[in-house]
Amino acid sequence: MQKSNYPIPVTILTGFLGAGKTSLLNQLIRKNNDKRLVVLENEFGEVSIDSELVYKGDNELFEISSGCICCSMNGEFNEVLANLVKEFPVFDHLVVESTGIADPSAIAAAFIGDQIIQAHFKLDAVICLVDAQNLIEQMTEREEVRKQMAFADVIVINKIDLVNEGTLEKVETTVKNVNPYASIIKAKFGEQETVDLLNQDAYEARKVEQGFRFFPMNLQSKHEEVVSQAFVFDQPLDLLKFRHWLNVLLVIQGQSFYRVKGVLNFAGLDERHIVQSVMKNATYTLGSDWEPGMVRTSKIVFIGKNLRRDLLEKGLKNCYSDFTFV
Ligand SMILES: Nc1nc2c(ncn2[C@@H]2O[C@H](COP(=O)(O)OP(=O)(O)OP(=O)(O)O)[C@@H](O)[C@H]2O)c(=O)[nH]1
Repeated sequence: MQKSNYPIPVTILTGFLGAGKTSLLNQLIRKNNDKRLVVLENEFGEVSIDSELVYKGDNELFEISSGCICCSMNGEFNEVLANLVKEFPVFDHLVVESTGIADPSAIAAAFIGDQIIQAHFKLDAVICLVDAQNLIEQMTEREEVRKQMAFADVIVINKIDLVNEGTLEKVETTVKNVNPYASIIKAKFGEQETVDLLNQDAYEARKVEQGFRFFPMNLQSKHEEVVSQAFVFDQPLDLLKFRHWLNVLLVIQGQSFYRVKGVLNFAGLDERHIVQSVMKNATYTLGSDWEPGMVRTSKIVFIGKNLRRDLLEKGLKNCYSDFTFV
């Protein structure tokens, strides 16, 4: 029997209520009619209507209609994924449309943390839709709007037909302040021609490494709550000390860290190491070799809530390979 090419890429669509997720999904389904897509719909509320609004094409449409994925993550979502692979042995891409108030990191974590799931699925990107007309107001009222943006790899500013240029600029600046590392795209009814949204490879070591070439030096965003703290340094890190430090940090304060991404130089190792975390799980992959004679500069960014720069800096310094307590 024919089988899917594992791991199947997964796109998580997030964004506050009414931002345009279903509209974007319809566009994705239309544009990718050569692909066998499976769409997992997740709804908030008793009555399920979203699946009726989605244009189905020839694709398979599933729905998790009882409540919110991130509120029922204790194994159920993993079961749904396992059943999916059993029932639909052949498909090319999985799109998970999450409820407007879901925490996307909880959904992403299912694809990062579980080895069996990872054998079948690989996260391609988290795409966050924002409503150009209502974003600024929604951000002041709803904490999850900021978190959804902070966690995303791609942020689609939707409903650009409803705002003037000045407002659009303000929205773009706001989005960049919350997440300077995401690609930003503008759309109308989810429609845009700029990028292939289902082919982002945002979690691939190679892509993370490329993104870090344009890394701003020691950046810290000045947002009251959601902050990104970036560090650039040339001192090699001790692999064991760093892994231990990050693990402890994520276990104790995992809720505050939305995302960690880094390209690191570990003492005595010739390859770049790519570290990424989603919630409490950190993964390490090998990047390209350091070029001979080149200064090996490590770059790492922490995105999260109320992150203390001084403590992160101290923690990192304690992981330098030549560090000794005095
Ligand atoms: N003017 C305008 N309206 C839009 C645009 N995108 C979506 N809409 C409308 O906004 C409403 C919400 O769009 P949806 O695509 O259902 O948004 P959603 O994020 O799936 O909404 P929820 O399921 O409530 O979370 C619908 O009436 C859409 O027709 C846009 O770019 N411009």
